Amino acid sequence: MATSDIRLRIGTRGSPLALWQAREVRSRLLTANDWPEAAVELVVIKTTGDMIQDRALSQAGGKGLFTKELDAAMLAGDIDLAVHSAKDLPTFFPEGIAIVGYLPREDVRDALISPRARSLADLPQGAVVGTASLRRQALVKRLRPDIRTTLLRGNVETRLRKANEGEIDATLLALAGLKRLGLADRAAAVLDIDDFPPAVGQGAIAITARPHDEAAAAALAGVVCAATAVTLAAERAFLTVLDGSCRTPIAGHATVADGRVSFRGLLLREDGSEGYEAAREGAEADAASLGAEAARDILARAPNDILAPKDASAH
Ligand SMILES: NCc1[nH]cc(CCC(=O)O)c1CC(=O)O
Repeated sequence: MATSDIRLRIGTRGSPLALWQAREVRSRLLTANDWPEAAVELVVIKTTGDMIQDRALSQAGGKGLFTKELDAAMLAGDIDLAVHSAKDLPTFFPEGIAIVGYLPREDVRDALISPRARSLADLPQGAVVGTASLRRQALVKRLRPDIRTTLLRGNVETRLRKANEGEIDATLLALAGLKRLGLADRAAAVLDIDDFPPAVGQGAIAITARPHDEAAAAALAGVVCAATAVTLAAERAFLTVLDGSCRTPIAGHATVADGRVSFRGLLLREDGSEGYEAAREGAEADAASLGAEAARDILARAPNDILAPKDASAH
């Protein structure tokens, strides 16, 4: 088909999970608009976050490590949409780029991956859990102060492999990513949301576009999920108000039912020794203010050095 038949170009990272997500958006766009295969094209773009493998991204400095290059391609007009894990998105975007919607959310819970334990409680005394997530590190230590954590990076497949090679006793991964990759059977256990609340945005796929791109908005009308947008409005407002450094463990989760939104957020110390929690419930239309209020409630109680750890390198 001639290139003039392409109606939308979707930018994506090249990891298997990112590609799955972008293909999912593409396939839903084709179905919703009754378009032929050639109408939507994927454009794979390498991001800074994909190239840093030797340290935690929280130490690599700067936000938007997974989005900067996709944003640049969009501003240059090389792509019309970009597909992201909502969890990896920064709180603010550059002028000219906006989140225009989300796919219906997948399971938000974390999964335990371990060749030798059926639950966190089951891990041997002093076990080593590999993770690159400060939230997972703090939550694990809150439940099991004897456990040691070590940095584990790489894409989902790499982390599964390392967990099963026995270098570490366990790791934690989002069940959503495992399900999308057809690997949900690798979960030794699915962790309870009350003990182990998810990251803001976990399980949600976000679509960004140029905010005034009418063609993109019209094409997405039959694809995006309003309920997911409500939950993300609460969760992202919570994160924005807390304005933690990227070295602050934060969990936040909203649900909607019958026009009401319930939100619960948690700020932790890195070693899990302290946690500050707030919950709010209200009308869907107030989702963002509920999340923001929960954050202000926590800020009023939490010591300052939790949000700006003393040992955090400046960036
Ligand atoms: N930071 C990497 C990342 N970003 C989104 C997911 C999983 C999929 C999702 O939450 O939608 C993952 C992997 C993981 O945390 O296990």
